[in-house]
Amino acid sequence: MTDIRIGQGLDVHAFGAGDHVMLGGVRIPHTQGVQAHSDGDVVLHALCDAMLGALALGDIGRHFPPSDPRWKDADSRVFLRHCQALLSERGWRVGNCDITVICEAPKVGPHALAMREVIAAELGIALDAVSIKATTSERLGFTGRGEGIAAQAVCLLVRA
Ligand SMILES: Nc1ccn([C@@H]2O[C@H](COP(=O)(O)O)[C@@H](O)[C@H]2O)c(=O)n1
Ligand SMILES: C[C@@]1(CO)OP(=O)(O)OP(=O)(O)OC[C@H]1O
Repeated sequence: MTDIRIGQGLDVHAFGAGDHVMLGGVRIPHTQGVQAHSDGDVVLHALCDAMLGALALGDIGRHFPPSDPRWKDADSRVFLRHCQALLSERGWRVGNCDITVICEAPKVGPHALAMREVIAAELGIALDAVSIKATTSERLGFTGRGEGIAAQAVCLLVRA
């Protein structure tokens, strides 16, 4: 029996009107918001896709169609809880995850611990099993021009 699985996820949202962004379940004040059907939390969306991908369960849009009004302005922790339940039902849990946020602003570093705490609590895993990192793209590309924000996630699943 396979004892580990790996998954990766990527999410992007354009900036739009607003005064904050949600990242890792944490509200971060910013000069803009993001354009999204849900709360547009790229960290949690990328993590959900990594968890789903590890078990070949499709992607977040398959489980939560953007056409479904139930997910309008939804708290993305709902999506994470659903993915966690799918893993758990199948006898898996997240061993660790590593997430990188890509944007020029806002600064993620000051909020990284709070984000790790939210994710660790939601997944029922240790704080040191959740990594949040950030980088600019050195003013290159859509993130560099401040047009949007992206996140990449990798997770390892282990038997529960
Ligand atoms: N949105 C961001 C981007 C970066 N950081 C932190 O700054 C460091 C330097 O970023 P570079 O892109 O210039 O390498 C990076 O390692 C992060 O610690 C951040 O907090 N938020
Ligand atoms: C999260 C969902 C929910 O309807 O919509 P968005 O908030 O727009 O986010 P996206 O990353 O495009 O993922 C698709 C959808 O599952």
